[in-house]
Amino acid sequence: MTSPGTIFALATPQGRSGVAVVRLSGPSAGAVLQKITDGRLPPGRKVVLRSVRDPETGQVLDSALILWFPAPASFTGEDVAELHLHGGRAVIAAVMQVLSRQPGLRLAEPGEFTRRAFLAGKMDLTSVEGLADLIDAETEAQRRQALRQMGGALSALYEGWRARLLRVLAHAEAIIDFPDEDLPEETNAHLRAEVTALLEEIDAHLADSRRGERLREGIRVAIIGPANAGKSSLLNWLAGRDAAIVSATAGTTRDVIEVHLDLGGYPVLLADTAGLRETADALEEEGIRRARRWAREADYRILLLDGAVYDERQTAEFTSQENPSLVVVNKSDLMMSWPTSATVVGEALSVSVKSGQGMAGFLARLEQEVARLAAPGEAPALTRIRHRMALESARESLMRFLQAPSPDLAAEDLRLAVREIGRITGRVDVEDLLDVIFRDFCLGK
Ligand SMILES: Nc1nc2c(ncn2[C@@H]2O[C@H](COP(=O)(O)OP(=O)(O)OP(=O)(O)O)[C@@H](O)[C@H]2O)c(=O)[nH]1
Ligand SMILES: [K+]
Ligand SMILES: [Mg+2]
Repeated sequence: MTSPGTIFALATPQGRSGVAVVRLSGPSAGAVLQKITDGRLPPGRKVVLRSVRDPETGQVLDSALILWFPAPASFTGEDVAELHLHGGRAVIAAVMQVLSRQPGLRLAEPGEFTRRAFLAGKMDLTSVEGLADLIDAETEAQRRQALRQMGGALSALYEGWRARLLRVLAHAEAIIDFPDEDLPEETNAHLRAEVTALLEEIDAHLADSRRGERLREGIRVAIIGPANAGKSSLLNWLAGRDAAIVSATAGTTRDVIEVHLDLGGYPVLLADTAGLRETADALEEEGIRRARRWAREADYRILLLDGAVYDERQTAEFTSQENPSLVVVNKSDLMMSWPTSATVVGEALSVSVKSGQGMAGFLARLEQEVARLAAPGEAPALTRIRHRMALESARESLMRFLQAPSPDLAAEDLRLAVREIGRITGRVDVEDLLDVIFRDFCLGK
């Protein structure tokens, strides 16, 4: 829960910068703005230059650009003021000091401005989540997906489904309320057809192989393979830095080493893992267990084999056990000839991390695969587990509706489905969700 009142926060990062923006929102924003400037309220939505003062001493703290957004046409729907200050630490500190001394004014909690925008009906929950994702976006594809969601693409989809269900519900209730009216039999069939069509759409949306979630969270790519194949060397090459220790000793890597990459605009979480081999060393064994667990949950597995000690039987074993997405044979610089054996999965690539041979082709292939796993389709993608869970539960209610033994129970199942979908956009009681959703927001947003 958040309390009312007027809040303020630094909207730009802490520390030195060219410009720093301090934002105020709430009923006292105008009065405080007047008090710390020259007593006049600036015209709405026009930039003005003013001295910002300490009202107690009259001392000028900075010369700032001021923006005044009278309610309700503001981000939060409340009176909002923005001070664009010079971004020096002392300037920011002095202005924040003065603001914190103003009665009725308090520092905003993380996400509180956006929370107020939501409560004022300026944004629905999926747009709020899109905004959070946009601020967190680190790659092109993430930025595009977030902007689309913030703009209401998901909201429109879910609200559309909810509106259709509400119409079905109204008909279903009419059947209960007027049982003697002899409503045409086709009404019932029509309702069932509409629900069946909706179920198909929901299923298609759910069956997107976690595309949107992957794009938000990063596509998980594991490098697995026998000891000394060059897995750590490959990770370092992709990361462009020495993130993992490389050595000629087999069994060097024990822990899973994760690095974040931007591959062709897509976010990737790449993991280097312990070499898979029989070992008597308990620590190494634990490392191998972790490697297998990480790889099992990964979206994509690169099986890296050692071309210097290439062995058909071992290769066949690895490919059948580790379920690789791509087989790469490393150290082509040491290989007499490219193994033509059928045990190498048809599309295996031959590379040398050391000499660079084949690496450009490998990178292009990896970028292609990552894009295939997360590229947005025509329809807006489901981006959060929260949406998935609500839709799955709505889906169950709709399946029950189709089987319902009485009109009363059928209507109740529809009501449940409407409610679950309403929770995604925040149309119905979501008080319990808000703290979780706004928890990860930055301060000042
Ligand atoms: N000749 C040659 N040597 C390579 C190549 N790639 C890696 N190496 C060498 O192979 C050895 C093992 O490399 P690592 O990257 O540590 O191999 P790893 O698979 O991570 O090894 P573990 O963590 O012990 O399983 C090192 O001496 C590397 O310099 C390559 O393409 N050609
Ligand atoms: K090694
Ligand atoms: Mg290693």
